[in-house]
Amino acid sequence: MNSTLSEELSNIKIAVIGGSGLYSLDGLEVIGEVNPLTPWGYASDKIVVSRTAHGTKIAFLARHGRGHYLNPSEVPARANIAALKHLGVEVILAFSAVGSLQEEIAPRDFVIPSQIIDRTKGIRPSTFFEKGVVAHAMFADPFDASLAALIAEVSKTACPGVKFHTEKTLVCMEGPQFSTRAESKLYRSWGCDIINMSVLPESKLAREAEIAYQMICMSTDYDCWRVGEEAVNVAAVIANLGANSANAKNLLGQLIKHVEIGLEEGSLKSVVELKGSMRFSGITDPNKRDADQSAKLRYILPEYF
Ligand SMILES: CSC[C@H]1O[C@H](OP(=O)(O)O)[C@H](O)[C@@H]1O
Ligand SMILES: Nc1ncnc2[nH]cnc12
Repeated sequence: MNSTLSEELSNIKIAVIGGSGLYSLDGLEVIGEVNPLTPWGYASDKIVVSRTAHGTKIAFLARHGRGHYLNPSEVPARANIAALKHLGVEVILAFSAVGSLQEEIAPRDFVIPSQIIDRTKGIRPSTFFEKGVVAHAMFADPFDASLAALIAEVSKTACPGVKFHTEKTLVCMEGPQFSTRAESKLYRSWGCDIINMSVLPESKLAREAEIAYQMICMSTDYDCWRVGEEAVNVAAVIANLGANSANAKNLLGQLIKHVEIGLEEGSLKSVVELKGSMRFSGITDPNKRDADQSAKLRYILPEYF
């Protein structure tokens, strides 16, 4: 890699994480690919760095790898978030295929969630802060409100044919098997609106790395709560992935330039407020911090370790 290229491949402020069906971004000038070895291993796949027509640099990462070879429990979320942070990323727009738990959210609708319920099983490493360096990040509002508002606004012109739902609750299950009908009904009784297997620990780790994170959910099915209806299966999901992925690319076509302007102007309030938040979340006495763990943390938060 020559020095010009490595400069090109750093200081990238905006990242897109693609989920099921969204394995690349089209129509952008690809500048290169990076695959850094982080203290938490390698990311799901090489990170593709591109430039939009407006000159904005974008990092793209396929959550399950290009070809979808990682199941949701196997996604190396710490390496993914660490690698993006190391590239300079301040904002992540994360896409996900979700099941709908509510009648009004139809397949191919888009949902901007504001809350999460955790039904993962504790088998996914979910923090950077362990083994001698303890911190407790705030997570009451797991997504970024400024990005959510911007996405809702931009969607009106970027995807006029797509119905967008906002302020919804996303339940994250372990998988990889889909839910039982009893579980699906339970989640509805809890007030959940959509379900996936991917938002955790990705969103928690982004928060710990001080990266503003918003998931954009794309409905593919009604899970299995509807009486007398066939339960969700991969074929039903795949049937809607193509249309959803095309709509996601249309949305990004306009969204990215607005995010860049927001970052430049400092007008994305919650994105600005996130910076510095981990400074006050650490609880371990600096004199008692484990040296090896501190060295790992320097990779993502060099200001504090
Ligand atoms: C292919 S159906 C289940 C699978 O799809 C979603 O993936 P992603 O969130 O990465 O789009 C869901 O979370 C499951 O991993
Ligand atoms: N019904 C469902 N449950 C969990 N994850 C999903 N992703 C897409 N549909 C899903």
